[in-house]
Amino acid sequence: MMKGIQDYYPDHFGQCYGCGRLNEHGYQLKTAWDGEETLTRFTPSAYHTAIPGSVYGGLLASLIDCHGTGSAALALAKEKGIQLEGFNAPRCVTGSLQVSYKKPTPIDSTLEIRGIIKEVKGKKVVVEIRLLSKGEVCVTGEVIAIQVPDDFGK
Ligand SMILES: CCCCCCCCCCCC(=O)SCCNC(=O)CCNC(=O)[C@H](O)C(C)(C)COP(=O)(O)OP(=O)(O)OC[C@H]1O[C@@H](n2cnc3c(N)ncnc32)[C@H](O)[C@@H]1OP(=O)(O)O
Repeated sequence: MMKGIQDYYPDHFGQCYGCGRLNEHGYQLKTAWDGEETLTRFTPSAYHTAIPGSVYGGLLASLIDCHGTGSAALALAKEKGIQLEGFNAPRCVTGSLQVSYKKPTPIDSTLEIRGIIKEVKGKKVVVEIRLLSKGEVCVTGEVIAIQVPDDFGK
């Protein structure tokens, strides 16, 4: 599996249901750069169904949520020139999450969640997100992520 920004969060940040590397019941998302965009992949299971053949919208929102905060952390690391090693990643939480469902999301394919960094201003990062299934954009969204201090959540 590819390495993501989440692999550089310390243990107390590793329990997140969406992206915590230490949460055995969670999605364990990995968010990484793919050129100028950020990318996360997720393969839904049959039990993630909403309407037959389509992925449950709440799951899709949470994928956008965690991909957004991961993307924001990557953007802050880049902006500050931080070389990722050990557990030194900047960490962000969700301030706001906006989701727009454009068409039903086919469940029988690996999903791609792609982020574009729209703004970095101090500790605030705005990320525009597209979620694709079978190469088609099914959901779009925007996450405003806010950097938190290293001891946040301890
Ligand atoms: C170990 C832990 C687990 C962490 C788990 C691992 C990480 C993955 C996270 C996964 C995603 C989640 O589910 S996170 C969980 C859901 N989210 C939360 O519980 C967050 C709860 N909210 C908070 O703790 C706080 O409100 C913060 C940290 C978001 C912001 O507080 P703050 O740091 O005092 O922010 P503040 O200085 O006032 O504002 C800085 C800039 O951000 C903007 N801003 C502030 N809040 C918001 C907001 N809600 N929506 C839009 N924008 C906002 C302000 O306008 C300002 O912009 P400007 O004037 O400079 O332009």
